[in-house]
Amino acid sequence: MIPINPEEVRRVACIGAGVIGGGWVAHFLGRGYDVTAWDPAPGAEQRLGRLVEGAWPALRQLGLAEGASLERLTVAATLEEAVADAQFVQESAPEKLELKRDLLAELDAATPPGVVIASSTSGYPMTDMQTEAADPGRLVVGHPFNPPYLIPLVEVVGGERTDDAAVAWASRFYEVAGKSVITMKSEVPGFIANRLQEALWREALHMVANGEATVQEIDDSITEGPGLRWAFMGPMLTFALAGGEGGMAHMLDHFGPSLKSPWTRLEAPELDKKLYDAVVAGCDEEAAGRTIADLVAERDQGVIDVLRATGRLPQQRKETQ
Ligand SMILES: NC(=O)C1=CN([C@@H]2O[C@H](COP(=O)(O)OP(=O)(O)OC[C@H]3O[C@@H](n4cnc5c(N)ncnc54)[C@H](O)[C@@H]3O)[C@@H](O)[C@H]2O)C=CC1
Ligand SMILES: C[N+](C)(C)CC(=O)CC(=O)[O-]
Repeated sequence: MIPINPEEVRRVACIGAGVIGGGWVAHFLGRGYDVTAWDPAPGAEQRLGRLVEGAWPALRQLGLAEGASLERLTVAATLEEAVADAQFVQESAPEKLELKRDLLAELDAATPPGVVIASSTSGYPMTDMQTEAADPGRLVVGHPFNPPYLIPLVEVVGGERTDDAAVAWASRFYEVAGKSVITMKSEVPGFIANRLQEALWREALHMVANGEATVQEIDDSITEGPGLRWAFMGPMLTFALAGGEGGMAHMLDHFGPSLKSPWTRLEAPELDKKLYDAVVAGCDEEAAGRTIADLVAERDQGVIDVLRATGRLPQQRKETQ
């Protein structure tokens, strides 16, 4: 039995406070929640402080919820303390299956009964992660996109032993917390968006490995090309327009046969040292002296501009409802 309605949640625990956990902390603070974070790494509290303060100007532009404040963040000394009063738990620890299994079991043991616990995993099925927990029914995947305080999407899915009620509760909670939710019916490998991104990324790495394109060319090909369309119209509808007045049916009749070759030749590239070094060096070259903090600020402003231009800032959504 889940002890609280999604609309009534005030206190959230974020476990693991790196890139994604810290981003979740910023998001929940911006939406006016009390947040307790825990991360075992030395210096994690200072790093989290820098991340959240860095995100705050972007959150201001999005529009802070009433009462939202950095003061609502508490950093706990232990995992048990972090979740003791939690009404929802978001786990964002490193992507290692054994670690997730043990951590989710620990969280399950320490969190008040029935409270839903979500994992940010970017690919493990919950069925594989919930094996050690005494109450696996409350464990769900809530897969965010970086940074969680700006990119609306969360993919929600349960495992074989997750209660349907927990999946429905988590989906509703994320919506109340300002996210855009896709609730998946089954444990699709890679979820939906990452499966698509992985296909693109696999081809990008092939092209770098084969010397067919530079890192800069790959990025420009998306930001100057299809990426402009994808911010507001997905790959299905944009390709329907490729069929002119005949729409998707004509597109498939026209281009389907010629796509058979690219669809069937794709295999994973070998991520060897040469490719690793080429990708890292290519990113450094493309950054052209901009630090990670510069790039984060540039990305955040870019996402806000796109959300504003497409009428998807929270205050714009309210005005059109
Ligand atoms: N980086 C990304 O773009 C995305 C990552 N994710 C997922 O989010 C999760 C976290 O990834 P990142 O934030 O990128 O990693 P990260 O390495 O930036 O952060 C992980 C944090 O977990 C902490 N940690 C280590 N052991 C822990 C434990 N036993 N319990 C709690 N915390 C522990 C580390 O000290 C670190 O601060 C992963 O499951 C990843 O797949 C999901 C979407 C996007
Ligand atoms: C790189 N990644 C697979 C961890 C990315 C994600 O999971 C989602 C995102 O932010 O693109």
